[in-house]
Order: sequence, then structure tokens, then C-alpha cells
Amino acid sequence: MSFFSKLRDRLTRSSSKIGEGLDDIVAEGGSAQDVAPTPEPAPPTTPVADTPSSAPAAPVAPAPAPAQATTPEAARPGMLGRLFGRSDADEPRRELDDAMLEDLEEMLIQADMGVETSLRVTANIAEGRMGRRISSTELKELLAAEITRIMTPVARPLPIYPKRPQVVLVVGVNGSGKTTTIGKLASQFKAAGKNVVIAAGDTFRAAAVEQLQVWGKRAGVPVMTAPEGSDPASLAFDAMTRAEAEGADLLMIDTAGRLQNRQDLMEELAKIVRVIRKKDETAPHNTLLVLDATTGQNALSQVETFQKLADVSGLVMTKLDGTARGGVLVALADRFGLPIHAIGVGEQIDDLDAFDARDFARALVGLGD
Ligand SMILES: Nc1nc2c(ncn2[C@@H]2O[C@H](COP(=O)(O)OP(=O)(O)OP(=O)(O)O)[C@@H](O)[C@H]2O)c(=O)[nH]1
Repeated sequence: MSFFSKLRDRLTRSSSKIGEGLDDIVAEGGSAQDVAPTPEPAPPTTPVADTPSSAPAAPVAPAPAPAQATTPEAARPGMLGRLFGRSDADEPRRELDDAMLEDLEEMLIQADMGVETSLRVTANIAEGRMGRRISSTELKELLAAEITRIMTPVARPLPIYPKRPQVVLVVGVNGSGKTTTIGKLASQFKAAGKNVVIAAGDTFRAAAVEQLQVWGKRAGVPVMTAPEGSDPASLAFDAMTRAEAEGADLLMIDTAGRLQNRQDLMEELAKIVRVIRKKDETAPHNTLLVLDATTGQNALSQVETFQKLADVSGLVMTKLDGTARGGVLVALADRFGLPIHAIGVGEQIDDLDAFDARDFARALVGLGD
């Protein structure tokens, strides 16, 4: 199953909220089509910006050749073709007016897209289209194009640098999915031929260490641990020594996520960084913040908090399956512009993949590929 199919199948709670929300908005003030639709003007923005963003030199997807971006854009029917060549001619339409825009804004805010982003997206959809009669399919296409435009610049797989070992510090609150994400990434990198070492840096939580060991065993990746309650920075130093000695490509360091005591956590993270810099002053090369999609708007404040605690370089969002709050990823992209390296849609190894803006946007509004 391609990751897009999986994403579409598992993002259903978010996509029904948005997709059905759009259907309802059009149905509310709509009537069956009695006039030919007014031809659509060229959309204000390019729906899919396939041009490379400001991605680092040689990023690679964390998964070995994920089945993404396999359809060349040129091979897809254009928006006009999709809009008017298909059955949406029979769909109810509603005139795009202020009341409809208000409904749209409200629905997007409720879908966790955030107030500012929702207002901007709605304004862009309205631009040049006031007074037109719009079908639900058309509205979904327009919204997907807007979301794709916002998310394309941040859709950047974890960059792989020639530096060995590349040190990836993984931060996030307890339960956000750090351990699982490290396990999945380590498995995928290992399968792609990379030599990976994991350091179980949350030394205060035996369960987290055990879980990492399970993932390590599954992936055939060594997991370095330290006695419960011992200094995570000392473990990080030992892990760095081992990764260097073994010529590892990647060292992934799990960290604690106790936000209850921010000062302690900040000092703990700072000490880990200080210690690994004794070995390599350019480390860590990535600081991944793992966010749980089910927390909705709270994810925004977690980014702010962790930006103060650590030098966050990119995001991974987990648990997009089973939440109606997937829209928060759009708000995150719009507000912070941090790279989104991967998304998680389940608990298995292959339930994490590189983030694709167009796939996500279409799945989120309930459209097919
Ligand atoms: N449904 C779903 N569950 C996930 C996903 N990612 C992680 N989980 C689950 O979320 C729970 C918490 O994940 P962990 O990886 O243990 O989170 P953590 O941040 O390491 O948390 P601590 O171990 O408490 O520090 C586990 O039961 C995971 O299986 C996902 O994408 N989808």
C-alpha cells in the first residue's frame, strides 16, 4: 500500500471533519446545478510547487525510496479537467459570499488550522471568486491547493550530511512518540544501508529504555543504555564515542520530556549538547521535535516551549491516524515554517514516512490522488 493510500485511509477523522464540513457548507446555501459553472480563472497560486524549496544540499527520505511523488505532475489531469470533466457538474453549488466565507473560516478554525491561517486561506480562496457558484469538489480542490502551497516549503525529509556520525537529538514531551519515531527512523535508515546507533537518553524512565531496546532489536541497531537515573549527558558522550569508533552514519539520541520541570530539562538538554560538542563541535546536526497530533493547538505551544529549550531544526508529527485534529499541521507550517521531516500514522515501522505536502493536503480535505 502506498503511503498516500495509508494516509488517506487513516486520516479519516480529520478528513471527514474537513471534507464533510465543506460538503455541509455548500449544501447549506446551495441548490442543484441549474446553470453551467462559470469557467474557473487561473488559480492565484500554483497548486503543486514541484520546484525545489530551500532544501539542504542532499536530503534523502528517511525511508528507502518511499513510494511518493511517483506521478509526474504533467501526467495528472489539471484542476480544470478535474473540476469540469467529471461529475461535479451535477453537484449542488453555493454562491461564494461573505456568509459562506464565514462558515468556511469557522470550519477551518474548528479543524485546528488556527485563526490566522484559516483567515488567510479563506481570503485566498475568495480572491477573484466572489459571486461564483462553487461546488463542494471545487472547494476541496481550492482548499487542497492552498494547503499544498503553505506546506510545500516545509516538506523536507531529514537531511543526511556526509558528517559521521550525524547526531540527531530527539526532543518532545513524554508520550509524544519519540521512542517510536526513533525506532521507525532507525529501522528505515538501517534498511537503507546506514549504520545507526541509538542512545536511550531518558534514563529516568525504564519503560522508555525498554521500548527502545525492543525497537533496536527489531531493527538490528545497537541501543546504548545507562543505569536508571544516571546522567544522560554521560550516556550521550559514551554513545558518541562508540558511534565514532564504529564509523556509524547516524547517532540518534532519545531525551526526556518532563515539561513539568522546564529548568531541569533545559539544563539536561544543554548538558547533552555541551558534552557531545566536546567530540564534535558541529553536533547535534539535527534536533527533531516530535509532536503528537492529537494534542491539537497545544502542539503550537510545544513548539514555542521547545524552541526555548533546544535549537529545534525540524518536526515529526505522530498519531495523525485516529485524530480529527490533523489540521494543526497546517497551522504549524504556516506559523513556524520549520521543516516537517516525517509524519506518523500508526505504530508499525512503515507507518512513518517522509512528509509530502500535496498528498497530505488532498488526504486532509478528503480528495483522492
Ligand atoms: N496511533 C499511533 N500511535 C503512535 C504513533 N506514534 C507513536 N504512537 C504510540 O504512542 C505511544 C507513545 O509513544 P512513545 O514512542 O512511547 O512516546 P515517547 O515520546 O517516547 O514517550 P515516553 O516513552 O513516555 O517518553 C506508544 O503507545 C506508541 O505506540 C502513531 O503515529 N500513531
